[in-house]
Amino acid sequence: MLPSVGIVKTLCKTLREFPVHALVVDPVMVSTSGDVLAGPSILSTFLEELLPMADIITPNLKEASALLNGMQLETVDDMRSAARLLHNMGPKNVLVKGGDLPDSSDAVDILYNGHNFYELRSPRIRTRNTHGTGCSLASSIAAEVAKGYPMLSAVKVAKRFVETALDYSKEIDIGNGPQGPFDHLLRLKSHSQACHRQQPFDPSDLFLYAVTDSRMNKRWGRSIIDAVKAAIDGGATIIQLREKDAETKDFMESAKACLRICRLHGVPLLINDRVDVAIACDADGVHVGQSDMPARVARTLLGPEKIIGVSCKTPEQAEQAWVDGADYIGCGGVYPTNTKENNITVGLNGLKTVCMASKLPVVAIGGIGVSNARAVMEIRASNLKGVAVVSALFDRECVQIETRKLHEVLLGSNIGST
Ligand SMILES: Cc1ncc(COP(=O)(O)OP(=O)(O)O)c(N)n1
Ligand SMILES: Cc1ncsc1CCOP(=O)(O)O
Ligand SMILES: [Mg+2]
Repeated sequence: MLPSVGIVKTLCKTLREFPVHALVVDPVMVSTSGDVLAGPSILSTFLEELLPMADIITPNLKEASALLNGMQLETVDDMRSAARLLHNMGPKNVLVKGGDLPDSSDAVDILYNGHNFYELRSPRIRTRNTHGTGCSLASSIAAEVAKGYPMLSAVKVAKRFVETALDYSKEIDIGNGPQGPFDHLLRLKSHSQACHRQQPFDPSDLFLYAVTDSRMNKRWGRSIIDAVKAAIDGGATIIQLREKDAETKDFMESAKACLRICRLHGVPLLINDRVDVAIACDADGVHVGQSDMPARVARTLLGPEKIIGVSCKTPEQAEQAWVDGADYIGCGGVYPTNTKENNITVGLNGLKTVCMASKLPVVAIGGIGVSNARAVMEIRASNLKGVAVVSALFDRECVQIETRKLHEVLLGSNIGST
C-alpha cells in the first residue's frame, strides 16, 4: 500500500541501499472491493522504479489493466499478453491473478517468468469472504521464497493456502461490508477438515533414520513390513524404503502397507529414488542421489508439501540441494560400507565440511552403527540431526533390539543439545 510518490521513492532508495533476498510487489492500487487505493499519480514511479526491482509482481485484473494504461483484460489470452507486457517492464516474474475473470468457473492465474507461462487453475470458491486475498497470497509467496523454495513452487503453495483458507471461511458471517474476512489460522484449528497439508518437515525426524534393504530382509527371512514395524518399535524416527530389487507393483503394495504403519506412529515414510512410487502411494517424500532425478524436478512433481532428501558429498552439492528446494541432505558414506557399491567414503572431516556449508539439516550415512554413532554425532555441527543406517539394523537377527541399542547410543550423544 504505497500511497504517494515520496513513499515509493524512499522505498526504492532503501531497497537499493539494503537489497533483500527477494522482493514481492503486490501493486495494491484497486482493492478487491473496487476501491482505488493508489491514484495514477504514483503510477509512473511504480513503473519506472519499483517494478524493475521486483522478483514477482502480483496484480489482479484491474491492477494489471491500470499498469497497462487501461488494457482490456477479459480472457486468459488477455492475461498472458498482459503478463508478457508487464514482464517487459522489468520484474523477474509476473503473476496476473484472474479471480475476477468474467464467465469463468475456475479461478485462473497466469504466472510468467520470461520463458514459460504457467496456467494455475483451481475451482472458484463462491463466498463474500474475500477481503485481503491478494495481500495474503503475496505474503505467502514471500514466506515460501524466504524458506528457499523456487518461485513456481512458492506460488503454488501460496495459491493452495489461500484457496484452503477461503474454503474453510466461506460460511463466516462477520461485518456488513460488501466483503467479509477469511480465516488465515485454519491450520491451528484441530477440527478443520479443509486443511490437507501434512505436517511440515521437522528436521528432528532425522534423529534415527532407518533405511530398509530388500536383500537383507530376504537374507533374514523377514518381510519389509515386519522390518519397518520392528524399526519403529525400536525407536526409528523416519523410514526410507530402499528396495533396489523390488518389482514396481510389489514395491507399491509394500509401500502402501508400510505407509499405514508409519502414519499410525507419526513416522515419515520416504521412498528411495522412485518418485513415481512415492506419488502413487502418497508417501511423505523421496530421497534422491546425484545420479537420480534432480531434486528441483522431484519438487515440481511432488509439490511443496512432500519431503525431499538429497545425497551430498560436497559443499557445492549441498548448496545445489538448497537451491533446488530440498528439505535435508544425506551425507556419506562417513565410513566404508558394503551396502552401497562403489561408494566414496568422505570420513568425519568430509561430513563436517558439508555440515558447515549446508543451509539444510544433515543426516550422516555409511557404515554407521552403535560403535561409531557417538563419534559421528559429536563432530559438533548444529545442523547434523541424526544418522541413517541400513545394515546396523536390517542385516541383524533382531531389528527391534538393534534399533533400540542405536537409539540409546544416540540419546547418550550430545545430539539432543544441538
Ligand atoms: C538418508 C540417505 N542418504 C543417502 C542415501 C543414498 O542415496 P543415493 O545416493 O541415491 O544412493 P542409493 O541409496 O540410491 O543407492 C540414501 N539412500 N539415504
Ligand atoms: C545408501 C548409502 N548411501 C551412502 S552409504 C549408503 C549405505 C549405508 O548402508 P550401511 O548403513 O549398511 O553402511
Ligand atoms: Mg539413489
